[in-house]
Amino acid sequence: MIIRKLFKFENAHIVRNCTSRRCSRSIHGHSYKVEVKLSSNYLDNGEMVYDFGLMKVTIKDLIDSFDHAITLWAKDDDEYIEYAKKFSERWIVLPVNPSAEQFSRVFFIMIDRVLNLMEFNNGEKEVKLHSIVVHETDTGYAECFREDAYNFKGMGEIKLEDIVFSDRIKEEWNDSRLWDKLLREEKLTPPKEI
Ligand SMILES: Nc1nc2c(c(=O)[nH]1)N=C([C@H](O)[C@H](O)COP(=O)(O)OP(=O)(O)OP(=O)(O)O)CN2
Repeated sequence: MIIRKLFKFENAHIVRNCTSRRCSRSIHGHSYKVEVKLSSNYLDNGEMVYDFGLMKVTIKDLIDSFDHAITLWAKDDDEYIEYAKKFSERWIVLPVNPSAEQFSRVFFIMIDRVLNLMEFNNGEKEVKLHSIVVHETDTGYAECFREDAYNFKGMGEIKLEDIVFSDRIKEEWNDSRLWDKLLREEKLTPPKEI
């Protein structure tokens, strides 16, 4: 069975080297919608694949990092990156161009790590990340499956170590050590009740 939870965020970016001129040469924003789809053949003590409420803790914090923020590509012009960081306290640097496709891969890799480290304390079993859908506009989306997320040869490698969040973003997380924990692969403990 697949369950799906929808998250939303507002974000600014430029996607370099694409054919659409407005997209590649002007800073612009989107009201993104992100669908996180989880799968399992089992149900927990509440007869759910995974409580939607639990998805509103760590997974939500990570996606919400991108809200009212600017997303920068590490290979963009240094001057542009420095100015964006100077004038926006909420910024993220990615090792890949911030297209809908790469956003969906970035979210897949981050949320996959969260699920791999999360303790399941309410009888959840074999909860897996099925796919991530990133709607950039009302009319266009990208959907990332496991084979896309880890398709380093065809689509570029995304290492969590190469994703950088500004201090202000990290300060707003429920757990300010969240990123360290993901990088060091420390166990994550869910709240007993939400
Ligand atoms: N495959 C992709 N194509 C485009 C992406 C992308 O991430 N993946 N991104 C863009 C731009 O960011 C652009 O802002 C969105 O383009 P578009 O869908 O053309 O946006 P519109 O709102 O103008 O769409 P309408 O359907 O005409 O309203 C470009 N391409």
